[in-house]
Amino acid sequence: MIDAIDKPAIFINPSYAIEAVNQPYRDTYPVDIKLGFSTCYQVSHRNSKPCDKCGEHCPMQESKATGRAASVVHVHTTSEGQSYCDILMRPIFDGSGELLGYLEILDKLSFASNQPSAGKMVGESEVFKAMLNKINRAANSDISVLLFGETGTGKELVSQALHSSSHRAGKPFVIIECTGMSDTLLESELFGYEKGAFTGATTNKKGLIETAEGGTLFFDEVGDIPLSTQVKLLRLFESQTYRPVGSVDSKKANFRLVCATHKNLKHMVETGEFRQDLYYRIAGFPINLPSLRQRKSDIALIAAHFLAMSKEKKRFHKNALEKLTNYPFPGNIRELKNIVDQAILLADESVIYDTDLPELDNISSDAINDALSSHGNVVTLDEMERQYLRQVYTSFEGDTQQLAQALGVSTRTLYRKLKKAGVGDT
Ligand SMILES: Nc1ncnc2c1ncn2[C@@H]1O[C@H](COP(=O)(O)OP(=O)(O)OP(=O)(O)O)[C@@H](O)[C@H]1O
Repeated sequence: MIDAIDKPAIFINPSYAIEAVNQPYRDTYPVDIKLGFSTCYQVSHRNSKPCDKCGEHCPMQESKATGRAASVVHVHTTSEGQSYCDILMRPIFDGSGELLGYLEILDKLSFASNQPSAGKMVGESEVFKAMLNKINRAANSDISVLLFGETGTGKELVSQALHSSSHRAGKPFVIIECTGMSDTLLESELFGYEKGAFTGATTNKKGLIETAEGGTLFFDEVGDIPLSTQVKLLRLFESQTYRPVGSVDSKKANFRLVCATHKNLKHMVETGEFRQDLYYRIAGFPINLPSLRQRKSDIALIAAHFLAMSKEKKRFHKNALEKLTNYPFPGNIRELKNIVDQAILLADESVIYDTDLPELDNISSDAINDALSSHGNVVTLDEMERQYLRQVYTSFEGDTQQLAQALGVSTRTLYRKLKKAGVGDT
């Protein structure tokens, strides 16, 4: 039966010994597997002890305790080197309810790595691994996914991972940047138009929906879509049909929907800025992307990743990594990349010291300087307050009592302001 599974799979007894194995599993690990003797942890981890005895979570132990299936993301030593694997462990019982053993099925997560790797999502923290598990689950289905997280947390990278590990991988991946999209632009870009539909429509033009046929449509910054446009999108997502501008015939759409936002969409639903029906349509499977503050233990690894991707062969001194780890990174991974790129240029030697890092504390001045330097581009006070609150909320790590004290307002006033600005969990 195990040969009928096309992913790497084994059947293990409650003492971890492998009793059955399929060919994809044998191909994944360059180890001679002796049935009844070799254990899962020897083969996948090259360990002499089970994972739970080596500080890792063991899905078999969890399954044993709950009597139900369990899944976890581990790093395995495969024939292609270290690789993230999503493990599904399922207890198998005989007809009388006696436990026979466990079926273990693996998904190799080739879009992620625990080492510097070009084009991959890098990380090793527990929150990162939990996110990988969610991405893998969503990738295996056609459910609409909503990625939410602060700016620069990797939403676009995750959307690509969802596409490349789905059954639609061979088809197009099309990005729609929603910021600044007007009603008419959206219609013609998305739905396409027929010759003569409006002045300037001299030929038929294919829309992005048709371009994405069979693949994935990624709506970036979906929270920026105006209300008037939201109803048109709802119609498209509900019926999977649309009409090119100027055409009388409907066309059938075939795409997987992935949306991303850095805004608090639930809060926008409450304030009437985002349609509730559209929210539930796009948020079939929400995935939260943790900020760098929530995965501080990944900062050194990701910094090393960006260093490795540069041509310069430099390395960070401990004091530079310490400084980076203590910085709140309002711009998250994108900001870390900028800082590493600057530090490479600023460092005179092959070692990058804390003094080689660009100014890190001055995080609120950029927006103010932008506003002051250009009369034509003055930022509203509400917007400035929103940006400022976001930054100080970050640097106070969400401690609202201390923040209220520092700002000279009551905690109630602070909560009201945070809620209005859509900052934090308020
Ligand atoms: N886990 C990761 N490992 C390595 N690089 C990453 C990781 N996540 C994101 N990046 C890099 O960080 C940068 C920002 O990522 P991305 O554009 O996907 O973020 P985003 O959340 O879509 O940003 P925004 O909200 O501003 O659109 C990119 O250069 C991306 O390659």
